Amino acid sequence: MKNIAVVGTGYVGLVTGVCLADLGHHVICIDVDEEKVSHMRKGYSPIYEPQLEGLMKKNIEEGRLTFTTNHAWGIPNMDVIFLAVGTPQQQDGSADLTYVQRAVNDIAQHINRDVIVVNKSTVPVGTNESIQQYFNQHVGELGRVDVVSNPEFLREGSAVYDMFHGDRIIIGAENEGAALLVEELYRRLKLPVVKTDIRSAEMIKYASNAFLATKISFINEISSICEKVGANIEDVAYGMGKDRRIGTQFLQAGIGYGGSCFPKDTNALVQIAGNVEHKFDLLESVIHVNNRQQVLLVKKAKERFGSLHGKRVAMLGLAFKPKTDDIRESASVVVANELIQEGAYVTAYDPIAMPNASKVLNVEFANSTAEALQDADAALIITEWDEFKQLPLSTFSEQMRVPMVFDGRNCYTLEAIQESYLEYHSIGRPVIGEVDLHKFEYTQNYLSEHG
Ligand SMILES: NC(=O)C1=CN([C@@H]2O[C@H](COP(=O)(O)OP(=O)(O)OC[C@H]3O[C@@H](n4cnc5c(N)ncnc54)[C@H](O)[C@@H]3O)[C@@H](O)[C@H]2O)C=CC1
Ligand SMILES: O=C(O)[C@H]1O[C@H](OP(=O)(O)OP(=O)(O)OC[C@H]2O[C@@H](n3ccc(=O)[nH]c3=O)[C@H](O)[C@@H]2O)[C@H](O)[C@@H](O)[C@@H]1O
Repeated sequence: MKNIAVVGTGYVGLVTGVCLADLGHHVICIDVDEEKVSHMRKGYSPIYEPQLEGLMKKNIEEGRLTFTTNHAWGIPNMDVIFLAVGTPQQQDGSADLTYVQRAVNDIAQHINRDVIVVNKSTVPVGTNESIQQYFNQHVGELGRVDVVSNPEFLREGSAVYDMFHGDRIIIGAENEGAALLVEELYRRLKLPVVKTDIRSAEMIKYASNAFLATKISFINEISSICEKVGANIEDVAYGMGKDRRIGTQFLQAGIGYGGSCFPKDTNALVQIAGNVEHKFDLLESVIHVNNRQQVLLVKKAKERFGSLHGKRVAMLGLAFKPKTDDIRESASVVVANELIQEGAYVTAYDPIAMPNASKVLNVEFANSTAEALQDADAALIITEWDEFKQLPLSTFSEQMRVPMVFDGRNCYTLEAIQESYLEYHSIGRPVIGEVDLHKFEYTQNYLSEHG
């Protein structure tokens, strides 16, 4: 069993640290955020992630997992140091390596023996070689550092499951001994290991995310055509996915991909390609299609009502996908801002993402789905939470002024909708149950004139 430090305790760092501790290693998680660290020391997870807190508490109690803000305490005498800091997007789309550079500098200052530095952050091709050079120049006689690229493929919302049941572990290394040692760390997971050179490992990460994003934009394009030719995207995706060469996953048409990774990593790969004078036309289109898809519901609502000025709109779901409170690059942010610009009054509800959303969205927040729907002229479904999928459809017709639903996640079967009193617009499927808007306008005018 090894002594391991994890530098950067966000999604990836925390889940990696907890997983490695659970595999029996001794893990010190280091983060510069003092509040976060004091929270984690008590066994509380700073992120909403199924199973994570239980595993954290267990490994803290069993003495294999500790947290610190102090690199000088956490780095010396380690066998392996994992690097898992953020690589956000810069204005021009490229990856911002500021956090990586700072963390590498922090690590270099405290190394006192031979050590393997394993980078889990998603970084442009060539970055890990630069990190290796930095260590070679700055660590000196105190120890030899071998940098290994070990990109991460976990998904938010199922991060713990993915860590233990991933499809593969990618290990990119120049030094075969270092690659073997990293493989050994994960041995008890019994997952397939792909060993390669550092540059290929870095590229595998970007190419994987870009390919998944491409699948999503592709199916979203097909869904738009389905709407026009009268086909049903659910059946089309199912039929396509049955071909094992295509596969069923990531063919869920919807409001576009969001989150902290697909948007930034697709943009970064366009930049990486551009830097070697390759114009990545396909990926640029994927990004363009996704931007268009994120505003599709607002466009449909606007077309249906003529104008959204003064309309009360309920937004159901703010997280970029269910089972997370993360709203980074979520379609909800784009949708809310578009609605406000159109002059609509927006009330939003999300089972867990409202605290994060309230920091960036200037909308009203409701305490429940029913409260958000009250007297609404339209409901826009942004995230496919089970809570919305299991909602009796009568809730919409009972609470809303106009029972008009624009579902960006195809939460309901058309059969169920046919039995309801809703006008229902979804993605890549026919519109069901058109209501007479004049009737509702008349009632509203009558009520406002007669109290
Ligand atoms: N979020 C995800 O689901 C996945 C993220 N990735 C990649 O992993 C990397 C990390 O992503 P997240 O975990 O989402 O990042 P994050 O932004 O949630 O967390 C990064 C953490 O690093 C800490 N930090 C920054 N500089 C530090 C330093 N010098 N020393 C110690 N701590 C420091 C920050 O305080 C923060 O807590 C990124 O490159 C991302 O693209 C890869 C796969 C999945
Ligand atoms: O590099 C990363 O950070 C991670 O990015 C994604 O994980 P994540 O962003 O957590 O979530 P996904 O489940 O991939 O969903 C991303 C977005 O695509 C959307 N999506 C996904 C699948 C689908 O069929 N349709 C669709 O619209 C989701 O709603 C969500 O907005 C990848 O799936 C992970 O393998 C990767 O490690």
